[in-house]
Amino acid sequence: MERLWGATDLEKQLEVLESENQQLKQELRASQTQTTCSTGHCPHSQDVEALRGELCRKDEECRERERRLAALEQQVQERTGAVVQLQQQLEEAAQRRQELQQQLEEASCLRSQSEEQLTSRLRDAEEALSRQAALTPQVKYVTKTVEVESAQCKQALMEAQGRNQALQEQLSVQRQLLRELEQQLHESQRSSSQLRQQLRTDRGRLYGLLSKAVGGGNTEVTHRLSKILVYEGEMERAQGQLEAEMQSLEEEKNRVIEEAFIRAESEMKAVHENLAGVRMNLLTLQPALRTLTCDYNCLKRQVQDFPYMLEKAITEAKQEICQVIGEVSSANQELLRKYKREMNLRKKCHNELVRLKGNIRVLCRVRPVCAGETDAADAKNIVTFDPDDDAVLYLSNKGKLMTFELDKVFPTQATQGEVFQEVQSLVTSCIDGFNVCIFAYGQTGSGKTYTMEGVPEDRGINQRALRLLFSEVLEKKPDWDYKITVSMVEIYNETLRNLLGDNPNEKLDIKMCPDGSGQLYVPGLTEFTVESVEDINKVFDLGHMNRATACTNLNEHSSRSHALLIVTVAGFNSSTGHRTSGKLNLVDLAGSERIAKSGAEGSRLREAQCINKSLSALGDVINALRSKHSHVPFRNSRLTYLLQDSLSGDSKTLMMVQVSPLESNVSESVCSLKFAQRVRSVEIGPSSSSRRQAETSSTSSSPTHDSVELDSPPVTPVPLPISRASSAGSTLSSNSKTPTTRRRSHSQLSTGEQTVT
Ligand SMILES: Nc1ncnc2c1ncn2[C@@H]1O[C@H](COP(=O)(O)OP(=O)(O)OP(=O)(O)O)[C@@H](O)[C@H]1O
Repeated sequence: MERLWGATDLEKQLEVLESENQQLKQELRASQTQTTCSTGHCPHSQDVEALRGELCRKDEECRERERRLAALEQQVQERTGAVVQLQQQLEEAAQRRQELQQQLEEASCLRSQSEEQLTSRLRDAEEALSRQAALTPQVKYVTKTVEVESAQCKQALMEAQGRNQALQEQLSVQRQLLRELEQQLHESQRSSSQLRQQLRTDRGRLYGLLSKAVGGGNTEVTHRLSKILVYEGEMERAQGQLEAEMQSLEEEKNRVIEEAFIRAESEMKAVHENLAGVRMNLLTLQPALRTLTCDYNCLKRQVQDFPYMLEKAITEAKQEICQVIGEVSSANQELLRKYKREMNLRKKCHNELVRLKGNIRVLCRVRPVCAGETDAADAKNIVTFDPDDDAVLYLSNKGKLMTFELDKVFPTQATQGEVFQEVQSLVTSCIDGFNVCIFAYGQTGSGKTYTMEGVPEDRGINQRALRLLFSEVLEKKPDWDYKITVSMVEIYNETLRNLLGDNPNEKLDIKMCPDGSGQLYVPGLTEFTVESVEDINKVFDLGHMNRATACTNLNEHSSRSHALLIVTVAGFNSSTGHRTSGKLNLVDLAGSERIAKSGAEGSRLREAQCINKSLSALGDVINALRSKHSHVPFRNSRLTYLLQDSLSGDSKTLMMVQVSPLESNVSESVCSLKFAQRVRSVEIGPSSSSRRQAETSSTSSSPTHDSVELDSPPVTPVPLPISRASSAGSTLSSNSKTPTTRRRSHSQLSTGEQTVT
């Protein structure tokens, strides 16, 4: 701008000079006119005329030069404008360069970003691909992503190349423009130097003229010419300054252009390097991309083939499974058939075993002499055993030795376990769906409760039977599902009481099932499902507690009542669909002593009558069953009525006859044993055992039996409860108090904590 202002000052000076020149010319014309008028007859008029002519020419030349100068000025102005334009273009070029630089930076930034993205995507894609090798369902998605991303990368590269191309084109246009400007500048410089040359020549001529004028003595002209020379000198100086300015501008321009060119070149170089880097990256990426594409195609093929292969594999697997299922199912059917056959066989065998042992089995257990009894006068032991035959018992009665043959005789030292061993086959029958009755029969204090319930430290049949049921049920568990329920009932004075109910005083009744099945049931009878020994103990505790709350003296009361533990075992075989239902009746009968001996009166007499009635009814029922009477008098007592379905049909019965070894109890022992022998000869059910019948007939002719007949006590003609019933009130042992006392002590032991309540 300073240079521009400088140019404007020169123009002003030029204008001033021109106006002064114009003034001088007017003054010259005026002086010429004066000279013409005043010097009409001057001797130097010819010289003056010549000078005038010369002056006119000079004026003309001067004007011509002025015109040239004006043209030069015009040219200078034009050049100045061109320089300004050049400067503007330079500025624009610098601006564009900046823009280009920015664009380049952006492009390089974009490139680096895209490179980073590409690298990270490539890494991700590689990881995804490696994962895809294991995870087939995602392969398609990842390969798709890789495809899309590689296309995006390509596109970004293309865009960067396009931008680079455009920048190069712009740069070449700028270069072309610069070349043209340079050319114009050179031309203007050439014309300017020509003009300068011409000016110098003119000046020389002018100096010549001036010296001539000085020589001629024309001071005015000399003065004016010298002025013109001064002006010209000034003009020349101004022009020199202008040229110097232009030169410096030119140099500046060249320098700027050079710098811009160098910068552009270095930037171009950087861009080229970047491009080369990008190309290199692309080149390095291409193999990876090819590998990826190859992997992708491979995976794609695998994925495409996968459904078909899967379907094929599934079909094959299905076929194999169907085949295996078919084989397994046929094998299973075969096994099931065999299993059913084996089960039936086992059941039949077991039943046969039980049947061979006898559907009614009579065992005898002799209790030991208790500690308190050894000192008594009549504490003599009258029972002896056959060491070679465990089915024989000898009883010394008034000097005579009576022999009793039963199914088995347990001596005094027999343990609870040994007793139960003889019983457990019946428990198993119950699981198979048979009804079983186990009775403990005998006079008061003979050990019935001990055998059935036992003592806490040595449990009796009741608890052992339930434990065995649990273990058996557990063994059969995979196929069979069993439900074991228990009820406890007491029959006292022909009244049925629910021992597990909320109200133990409530009397129960026995009724016919309304479904017409002919089955009996006890409405309101409480049943508990038991699954463990703890459950049994809880149920027994509750039963004992309820039994104790209903009476004033539990020991006496329990001696005069029948206690029944009814266990129902219902089974279901899920594989065969079989159902079984068996009932195990564990009965602790009331004392069987004869009323005649006790001499009881009042309520005691009624108790004894009720006991005898029910025991006689039991004898009558067994007798009727043995004799295969069309009518079996089950309804004659609550006991037989309640046990009707467990005594008839294919049921099993076990009578455990308890005997006291004491001499004082000998007559009751004889009665009990005779009753047992009669019961033993009875057969229950349709599948009558020939062996049993044969045994019965052989018993009647056997010497042992003869000995029984021979050794029968003279006082008691028929040892069945029926006969005892008929002779009720005639005899009841006066020493019945002794066993009662013993029973009390045992009950206290057996019931333990329950009796406390
Ligand atoms: N086998 C035995 N071993 C040891 N003690 C026994 C045996 N049998 C019975 N006793 C004992 O004899 C006594 C009387 O037995 P238990 O009370 O069982 O007789 P019971 O026949 O049930 O009498 P009740 O008719 O009065 O109920 C008890 O003290 C009992 O412990």
